Amino acid sequence: MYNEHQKPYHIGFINEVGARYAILPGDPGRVEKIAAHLANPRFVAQNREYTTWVGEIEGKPVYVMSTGMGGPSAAIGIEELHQIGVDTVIRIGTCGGMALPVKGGDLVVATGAIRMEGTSKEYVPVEFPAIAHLDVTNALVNSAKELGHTYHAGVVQCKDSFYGQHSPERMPAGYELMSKWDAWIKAGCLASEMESAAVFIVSQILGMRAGCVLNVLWNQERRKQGMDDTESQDMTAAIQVSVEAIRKLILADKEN
Ligand SMILES: O=P(O)(O)O[C@H]1O[C@H](CO)[C@@H](O)[C@H]1O
Ligand SMILES: O=c1cc[nH]c(=O)[nH]1
Repeated sequence: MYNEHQKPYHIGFINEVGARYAILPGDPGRVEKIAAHLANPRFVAQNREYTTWVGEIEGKPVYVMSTGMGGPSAAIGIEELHQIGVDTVIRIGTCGGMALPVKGGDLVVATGAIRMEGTSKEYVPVEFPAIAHLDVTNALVNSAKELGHTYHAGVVQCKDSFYGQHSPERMPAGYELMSKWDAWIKAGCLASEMESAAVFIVSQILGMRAGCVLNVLWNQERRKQGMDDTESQDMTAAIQVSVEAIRKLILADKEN
């Protein structure tokens, strides 16, 4: 779908620079800050929750575009990036720790996502797993290691209700939210957020490569158990890892 200027209806820009790569924060307020880590950063477009800047890594254009909160707007963003020729994306966001070793200020590289949200189910039945692309995941993990950041790689939980995660006892459906939450923890789920399942599934179906790195804000399970809980809203480590991962992918793509 296109707007009256023949640009993708929601993201509102065409790929004048021919970029293949995009870094995708949820929050529009983080876009310019991330773009500042690229060479020659410049504003591209702003429409609804989609704020876009572009810059260069290793001389190749890379978009930084916000996707808003939740699967629906993330899926639309991925679809329209695909329409304009982007084929590799990294979601960079925040999450709440679930596994006890996952502390505020650590990074989580999501290798897969529990599809407890609605958007991805409108693409493919829930038995199909939401998995990050291996090359992107390897680039993220290697970048986190090289940069010396504490990281955990594994499965995250994706849901539609932030307050269903934090106040499930308040919800008439809380009995189901709480028993599933316990199951995810027993199965080793690392953290909870809201977009990676849609990002992975839509990318998979469109033949794109997607990965995800998250800054852990806090861990409600540590609090429940009376353990200390460090809180951190500092995105610097996640930004560095996402930029370095794109650099590695660009260099590997040049070779192939
Ligand atoms: O920091 P972002 O990328 O928005 O990610 C997380 O934060 C929001 C909730 O506060 C949800 O979008 C969740 O996925
Ligand atoms: O606890 C959290 C933190 C960030 N995002 C979420 O969805 N949950």
